[in-house]
Amino acid sequence: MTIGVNIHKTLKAGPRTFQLDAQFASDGKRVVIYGASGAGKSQMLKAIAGLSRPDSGLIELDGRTLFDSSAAVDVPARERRVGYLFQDYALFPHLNVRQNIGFGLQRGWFNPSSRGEPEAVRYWLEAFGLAEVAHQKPAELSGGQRQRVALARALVAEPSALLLDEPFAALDPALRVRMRAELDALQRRLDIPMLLITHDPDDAATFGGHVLTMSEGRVAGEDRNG
Ligand SMILES: Nc1ncnc2c1ncn2[C@@H]1O[C@H](COP(=O)(O)OP(=O)(O)OP(=O)(O)O)[C@@H](O)[C@H]1O
Repeated sequence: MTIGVNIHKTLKAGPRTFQLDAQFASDGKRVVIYGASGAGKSQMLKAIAGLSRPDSGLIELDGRTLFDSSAAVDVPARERRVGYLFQDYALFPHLNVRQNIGFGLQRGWFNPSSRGEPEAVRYWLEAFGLAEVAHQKPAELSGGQRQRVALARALVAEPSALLLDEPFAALDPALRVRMRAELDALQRRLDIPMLLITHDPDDAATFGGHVLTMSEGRVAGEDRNG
């Protein structure tokens, strides 16, 4: 993955102003953006995904310009071909596992049928060991299963990169260790570039790759460890 980001956005909430001035470039397969809560990591990730619009700047991914304010380019989120794993996984509570994964195919805003399973959905159910719970709803799953469903939903559309917002924050410590290892293995197996944001130094240490440090809306440092 080659990614280049240079974006600016002013966020106002009442008397408070937050200034995002994020600039970095990477050609890593594993990029970790590490920083304290409130540093601006989620805002930057949302801008890359197309879920939030910078005031100005440039975002390039694998030679494609996703956003360029000077040329009025703003590729819609669904055309950016990036998967996004939300901090709380954002699964649909009324849909079962199979339907939640099927939703990632995004063939319009519809309720995926519980019958007639697309091949890609079957593949990810098997790959993540979810076939047995395919009929269960998110509230009836363990934390690790919920995370796997969210990962499957992000991967089913065959994105060219996966963006992960604090993927382990919702897990208890033991499960966190296991799911870190799972994500590590998944990245090696699929060879899909991943950009992960976290405030947990252990995530940065174990997931490795190109680690960028973010502070007060800016990328303040970087380290390559693998
Ligand atoms: N819609 C908004 N309007 C105004 N300010 C906002 C808005 N969303 C976020 N902010 C502010 O922008 C700053 C950066 O928020 P962001 O969610 O990017 O932080 P973060 O580094 O991802 O933190 P965390 O690790 O807690 O998720 C925070 O100070 C936050 O209060």
